[in-house]
Amino acid sequence: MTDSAQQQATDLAAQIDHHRKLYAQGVPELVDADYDALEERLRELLAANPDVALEDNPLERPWSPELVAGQTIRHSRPMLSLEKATTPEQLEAFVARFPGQAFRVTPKLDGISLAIAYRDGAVEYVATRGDGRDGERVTEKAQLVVFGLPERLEGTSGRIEVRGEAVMLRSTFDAYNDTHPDRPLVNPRNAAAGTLVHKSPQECVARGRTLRFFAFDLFEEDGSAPAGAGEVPDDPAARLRALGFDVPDVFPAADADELARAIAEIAERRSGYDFDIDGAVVRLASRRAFEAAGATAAAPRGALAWKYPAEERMTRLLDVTWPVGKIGRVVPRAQVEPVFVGGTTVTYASLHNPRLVRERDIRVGDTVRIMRRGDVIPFIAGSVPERRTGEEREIVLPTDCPSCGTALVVRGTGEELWCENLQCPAQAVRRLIHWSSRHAADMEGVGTTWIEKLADDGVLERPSDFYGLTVEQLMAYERMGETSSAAMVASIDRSRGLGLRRALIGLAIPMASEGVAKRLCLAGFERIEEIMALDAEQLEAIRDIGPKVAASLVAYFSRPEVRDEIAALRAAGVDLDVRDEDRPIEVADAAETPLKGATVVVTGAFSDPDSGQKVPRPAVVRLLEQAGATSASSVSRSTTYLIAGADVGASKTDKAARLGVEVVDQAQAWAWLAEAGVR
Ligand SMILES: NC(=O)c1ccc[n+]([C@@H]2O[C@H](COP(=O)([O-])OP(=O)(O)OC[C@H]3O[C@@H](n4cnc5c(N)ncnc54)[C@H](O)[C@@H]3O)[C@@H](O)[C@H]2O)c1
Ligand SMILES: [Zn+2]
Repeated sequence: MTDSAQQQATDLAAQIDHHRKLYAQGVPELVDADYDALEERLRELLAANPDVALEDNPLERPWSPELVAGQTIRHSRPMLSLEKATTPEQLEAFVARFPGQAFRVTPKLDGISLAIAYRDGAVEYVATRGDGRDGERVTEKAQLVVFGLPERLEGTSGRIEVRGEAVMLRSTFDAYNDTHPDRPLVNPRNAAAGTLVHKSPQECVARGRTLRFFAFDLFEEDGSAPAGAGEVPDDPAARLRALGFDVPDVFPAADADELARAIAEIAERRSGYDFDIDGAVVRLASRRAFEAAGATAAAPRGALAWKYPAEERMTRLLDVTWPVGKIGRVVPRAQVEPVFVGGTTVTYASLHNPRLVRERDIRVGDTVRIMRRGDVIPFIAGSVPERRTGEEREIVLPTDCPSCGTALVVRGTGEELWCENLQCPAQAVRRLIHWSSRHAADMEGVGTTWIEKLADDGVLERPSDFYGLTVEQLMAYERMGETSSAAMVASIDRSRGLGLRRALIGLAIPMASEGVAKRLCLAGFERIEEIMALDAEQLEAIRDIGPKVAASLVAYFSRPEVRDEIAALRAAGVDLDVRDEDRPIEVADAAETPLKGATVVVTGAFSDPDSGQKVPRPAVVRLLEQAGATSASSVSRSTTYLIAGADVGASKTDKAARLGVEVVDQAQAWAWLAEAGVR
């Protein structure tokens, strides 16, 4: 035994206890990933040095993730931690312990663990996990601030205990921070813990600081199970749902392969959930097997928490630059010490807007919390002022555009900085690239580097310039042969037919999204000139166009250089008139079919039943809408049909089946469309 290994283990144990205490008090100094690394180091050290002994090993004793201040409740059975796994080997070792057993996998919600006990249908108590043996009784508080706790379990008798997690939804968290910029919540998990110990639950509710409960387990005792149901079902999800609880996704997995797939599926869904998850919980599917596996002092043996890459890490803010966006917004961009977060190494992150920089008091040199969720651009969520050395510098906002030198204008709730010079070089190139992009003119053969080069040479200044490019002109460039020049010109030529909706998108009008372009077309306007002639009041009369968007459209179209450009596009033969597929839909003419009044979700690949030609999904959606259906983007309880084309993943149809949504294949859908008379 080396002294240093013993010493290291003792030190690590002390650090773990220290950070557990801070975490329970709601003032963690580490992000979870860094804390987990401490536990992992201790675990490895002990494994590598069997002769090192800790009198009191924190990894082997239950602990309390939150403060217990009030009256306590002895849990009917312990509420424990979970063993963690981050490598495939650890997962395999777990599976190997249970040969022939099936598993089930659920997202691991990052909130506060709660036990709700009911007797004869009425709430007996709500308790936190506490140290696992005794939790704090928080019944009245929880009933106020936690939504999704049924007050009664109708038609039940005896004792029923439900276990689950109270989380702060991301949408709640974002809305709260938007309205309380002076004292933002650090992250949803911290906010959930803080809400449950807040001195005034009434004040929490009044301020929109509320939680949501998701149930993942239940125990029914004293003959409370429904008559004839026999023992408690292995998968409690259906029973919990029937009792009125929200339940997270559950994936059955018969073997190691299916387990890996379920874990990957949850990872895929992670950024789409309205709650934070930090892993997937794998447990034995059979309750009897789970009970038989027993537990250590700290965790059950029949379950495992697979940890996903952390979405939140700490790093250092090295510098802030102010690039100019395509529509002239000058945004703060953070350069940080490279850090592995959300599955990739991040060196640049968004700082959102000047107001957040000011309110969160973020400085260059600060230790900052960086977040990256799914494919969303990583952003700086806040700084850790406690770690300042005094060397930090304030972030200075630019007063002039870094590209063209024009004085910047402050606009909007984020106190955003805008360069309003449409000839601004930085914007011009981005505008040209945007005009050529898939959602706008869709000039497939024209690459970004060529646009930059041509803009650099002054050949391209505004979108209408594309249409004057000739093969000879392009061939004059090095590495540009006749074939590629001709292909480029042909692609530009084809893009002339883009039509009103895509043109509106291509112009990158401030505050006017793709949705605005669609709505203007649906409002019945035929030509871009008709839209240019509208005043703010007329624009606001259009469905879903608000005063800000209206004002921005009017300001944009009143600029002489914009009016010139529209005229130039017209002169170049570019189609700025509405296309058929963007016109308002005449539903009234459709014949009666099951599609009329239905809410549909369209998924998979479609092909025309007569010609066999591929039909793009938006075209299918449009036909369905013409037949009187409303389309939605994801399956929910309010969906009537999931219209499934070819190659539809099981996850989609499984979800539909779970929610009781009818799955309709494309043959049926085409038949209904024919019946409706829309094709
Ligand atoms: N930042 C810090 O300094 C710091 C310090 C200590 C602990 N922590 C964090 O606290 C967390 C809690 O640690 P722990 O080991 O006690 O708990 P754990 O991570 O092992 O999780 C156990 C909990 O998972 C919950 N859970 C969520 N979804 C579930 C599901 N679908 N099925 C079953 N259970 C589910 C349960 O409520 C249970 O209480 C860890 O993520 C750790 O990183 C952070
Ligand atoms: Zn500029």
